[in-house]
Amino acid sequence: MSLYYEAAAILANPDNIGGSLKSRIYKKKDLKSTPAQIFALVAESSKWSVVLKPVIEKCGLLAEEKKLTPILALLLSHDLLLAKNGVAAPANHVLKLAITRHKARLSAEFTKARIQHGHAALDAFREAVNNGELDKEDGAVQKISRHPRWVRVNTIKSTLDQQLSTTFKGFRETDNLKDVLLAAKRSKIYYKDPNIPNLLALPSRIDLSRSPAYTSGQIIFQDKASCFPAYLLDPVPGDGDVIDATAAPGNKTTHLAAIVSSQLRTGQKQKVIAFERDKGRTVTLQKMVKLASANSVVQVKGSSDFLATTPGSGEFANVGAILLDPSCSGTGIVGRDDAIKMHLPEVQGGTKSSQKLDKSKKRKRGDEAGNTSEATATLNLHLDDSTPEETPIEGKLSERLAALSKFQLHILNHAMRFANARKITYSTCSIHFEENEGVVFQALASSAAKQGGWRVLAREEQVDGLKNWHRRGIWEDEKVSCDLDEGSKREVLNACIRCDKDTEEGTMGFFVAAFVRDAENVPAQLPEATVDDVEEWNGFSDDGGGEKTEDIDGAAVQQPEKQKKKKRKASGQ
Ligand SMILES: C[S@@+](CC[C@H](N)C(=O)[O-])C[C@H]1O[C@@H](n2cnc3c(N)ncnc32)[C@H](O)[C@@H]1O
Repeated sequence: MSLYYEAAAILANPDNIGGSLKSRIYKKKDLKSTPAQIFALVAESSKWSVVLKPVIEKCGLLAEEKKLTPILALLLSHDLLLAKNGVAAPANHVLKLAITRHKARLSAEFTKARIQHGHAALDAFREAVNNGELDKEDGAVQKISRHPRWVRVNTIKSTLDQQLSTTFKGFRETDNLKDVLLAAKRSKIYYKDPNIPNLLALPSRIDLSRSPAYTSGQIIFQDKASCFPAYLLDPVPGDGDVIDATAAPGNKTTHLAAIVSSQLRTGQKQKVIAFERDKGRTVTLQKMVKLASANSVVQVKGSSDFLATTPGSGEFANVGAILLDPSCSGTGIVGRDDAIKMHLPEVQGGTKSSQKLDKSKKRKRGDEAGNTSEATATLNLHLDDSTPEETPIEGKLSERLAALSKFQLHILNHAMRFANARKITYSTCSIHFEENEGVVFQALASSAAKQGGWRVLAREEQVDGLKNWHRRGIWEDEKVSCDLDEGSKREVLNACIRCDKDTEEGTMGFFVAAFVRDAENVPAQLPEATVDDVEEWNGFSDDGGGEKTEDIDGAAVQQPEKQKKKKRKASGQ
């Protein structure tokens, strides 16, 4: 099969295989062309499709060449008009013959299009297309993007200045995030985040996934909000070791590692112990730690349940700080704005590009893709996969929230029992009070917090970048009981940090709060898990609650509550 047939078959996706374009290409066995070749052809043709679609339609290519489907016509026209080496097929190949027959008309229409777009030379036209400037003209569909591409410079491997003078050389700095949100989606502009050090915002569709900085782990794609927990935890060498209790895919682990590494002096030792219960996600975590060159600081405890640890054990005697970012409803997660559109040509005055694609060798026109929008004849292509920080959990919302918040409180209480811990951050990518402030208030009222001397880290005590962040906790009546007076309640809410999705701040929906205890409040003896605390959480049940137990809390879920209580007593938790 030629490059073009292979690329067209992947795009048509007749078997409706999920995942990004890249993963579909790289997972496909028995390809004759290299995945890189196919990916480049599709990505480039998509970028140009806004220009090529009308060019192809004006030439009547599809009406005359029955062998060409809209996708084939687009891919071939792209290579004929724009690829350095032209169409990659032998001179007598049926596809090459079909497209070269129309070379003169296609070239003439293409030149007209270039001039209409106001470019005297092909290089300038190329630059405009690469910057996504034509998408903006395309029916004025360009809305303000709400989600920039957030890029954290991994300071273990690079510095912000190094990145600005290499990866982002030629990019223009703006001091207004709005300029990035309004910019053409691939234009070269960046904004240095004022809250989180070493964080940049770029236009949402900037393609950095093949840049050396990304592939070598010098930069990491991480939403701004997701950078809050490690920064708020603010681990310093005097804190001792840091636990990341629920770590995969490892964005916050590698961020913690970067902060820890930046402060360590020769001879000092401080490690980040990263727990991840899920086997598959452990592999991702290990890869991410390795790519970020964080191995010397991070110890991965893969396929390990944080809840199964014994907080008083000698192994954790040096743990002074814990980052807890447990499973949640994922309701703050936002879809990325980085899908690229492939505009497909239509047969002029004839069939729409929505007939069936014949799976046999004889190609008919067609519904070349399950994800073709008929009205606009476009394919939406998500170029890249990245492992999501959270897998949204399905089921009835109120039941999910009840089960999740019990689990979250339980795991937070567990963290509070670590003998020498002095700082904890608790975060979720949920927008719901129940999983956020609700858990914080219940945790403060728990015996683990009371006996352990835990309190919230007040806003004035927070690191500068977050002290200045204006979105704070919210209160929802009748969701949890609170015996605090109004002033104390306000203080707790003011200590809670929120990010809202779909705002001009460009973040996902997120929540984080920090708990601290002062040295004099650390009890000499470990507080035991009391019946009250244990009864807060009964595990997730398969019956009726609708929770997918394996998604949330694996093995512990199936234990009868009595058994669990006994087990915890025995392990001193
Ligand atoms: C929200 S994700 C963490 C995202 C991660 N902090 C990041 O920023 O890349 C929660 C993770 O916790 C894991 N997890 C849930 N319960 C756990 C437990 N009891 N012990 C260890 N890991 C757990 C889940 O498998 C999931 O990978």
